[in-house]
Formats: sequence, structure tokens, C-alpha cells
Amino acid sequence: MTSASPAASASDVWKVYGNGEAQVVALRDINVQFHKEQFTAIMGPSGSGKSTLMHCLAGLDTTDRGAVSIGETVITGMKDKQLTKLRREKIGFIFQQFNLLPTLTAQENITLPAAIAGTKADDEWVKQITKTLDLDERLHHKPTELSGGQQQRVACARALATRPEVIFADEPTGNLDTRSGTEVLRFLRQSVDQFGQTIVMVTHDPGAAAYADRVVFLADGLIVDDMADPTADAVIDRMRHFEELVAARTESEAA
Ligand SMILES: Nc1ncnc2c1ncn2[C@@H]1O[C@H](COP(=O)(O)OP(=O)(O)OP(=O)(O)O)[C@@H](O)[C@H]1O
Repeated sequence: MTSASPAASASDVWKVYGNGEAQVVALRDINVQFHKEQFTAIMGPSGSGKSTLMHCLAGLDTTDRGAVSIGETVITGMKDKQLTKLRREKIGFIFQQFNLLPTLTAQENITLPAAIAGTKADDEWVKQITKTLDLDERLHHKPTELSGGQQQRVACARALATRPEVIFADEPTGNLDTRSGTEVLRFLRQSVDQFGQTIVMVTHDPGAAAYADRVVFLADGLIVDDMADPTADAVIDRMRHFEELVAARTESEAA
């Protein structure tokens, strides 16, 4: 089923923050493609550029050089209005802090992106997702009446409701206990396998990365490795290696 054109891609992407002495090169010549119907994890030491890459891919931040595409659409250089429309229609987001609207019920939160985009959510599809996520009994509750795990499951349903081209998940299990985190990861895996969703997830957790089909490793703004069919142990090994390299470089710069 995997088609040749990627769901999202970055070509020769650079991102620099600040000027002069305060300048930080967050991304250095990034070239990466995220294939349709695949679950990819992005990992790397703190400050390696994971969030910056995800924000640039999702059109939440601009690049300084290079181009980003969502599906076949180049989003680099798009006007704000056009970009906002594309984000609403083609991208789903899952955040560490859930980011649900507190005054709306779970059901309203789930169907909100479609309503904002001016389309009607597909009721049957939303029912199927909320059933899979075991949220049927909770749909009329407000976020404060839900556990963290339930809130994140609502956020997952919201991300899938519009059947986006790609879902970007930023540390989706970072705020959850192990059991709730596992439920969310299993659902993300299932949404790729059963619903053909494409997911790109930033995580610090090798156990979470093991749910993905592929792990892209960043260090110091560069893509330094790409692992297929990851296991938690293989990811831990690779991360240790990159953290040692970064520590050695920091020490030699300080000397
Ligand atoms: N708005 C900003 N202004 C200046 N520097 C920034 C800004 N955002 C990020 N940076 C810097 O860019 C680099 C990459 O940051 P980024 O947040 O992408 O890393 P990360 O891998 O997501 O880190 P973490 O795992 O700690 O969340 C870091 O050196 C960071 O300090």
C-alpha cells in the first residue's frame, strides 16, 4: 500500500536562531522523507533540533534555507492564510500537554478541527475512532473530568478525525503514566496498521520509539542515523553513542 511520494519531506533545510555570538544553528542541511502509512520516531539528545524539525515540517516555524513539503505541496514560502488552511486540512497534532479546549466536551474537541476547516466531521469515522479508543462513555465530559490518559486519547481522536495526510506527535506520552502511555502508543501503532495513518513522533523514550517502523536520530542539528524496525535496546545503544559524542565535543570545546 505504501506509495512512492512521501507524506512529508524536508530538502536541504537549515534553521538558525539569533545573531552573532548568540547564534544557534538548530538544523543543518536536513534531508528527510516520511513515507505514507509509516510510523517514524525522531530521537536525539536534548537540544539536537527535534522540536525545531517538527515545527518546520508542520509549518509552525519557517526555515532559513531549503524546502518543506506536505504531500505534494511545497509549504515553504506559503502565505500565512494558505498555510493555516493547509495545516487544518492536512495535518493532525498531538502535544505532550494534550491542548484540549477546557470549555468544550470531548466530542466537541474531537470535531472542532473539522468545524473550523468548514467541513463536517464524518460521524461514522469519528464513532469508529472513539470506540477504538474506548472513549464512548466519556464523550460528553469536559477535559477536567477526564484522566490524563483519557485526555490524550481525546487528543488522538481529534488528530485522526480529519484523516490528515500526517500526524505530528510531540512527546505524546511525556505526561502519562506507563499504562496510559502504552495505550496511546498502541493506538498510534494501530492507526498506522489499520487506518493507514502516517505518524511522525518526537520522543525521548526508547520504549516509545520501539512502536515505530523507523527512528531518525538527530545530533547537533544533523541527521546522524536512521534505523528500521527499532527495538528499545537497539535505540538505547544508539542514543548512548550519540550522547557520548555530544558530551566529548562539549568537553573539547570547553577545554
Ligand atoms: N526560539 C529559539 N530561539 C533561540 N534558540 C532556540 C529557539 N528554539 C530552539 N533554540 C535552540 O535550537 C536548538 C535546538 O532546539 P530544539 O528545541 O529543537 O531541540 P530538541 O532536540 O527538541 O530539545 P529537547 O529534547 O530538549 O526538547 C537548541 O540549541 C535550542 O536552544
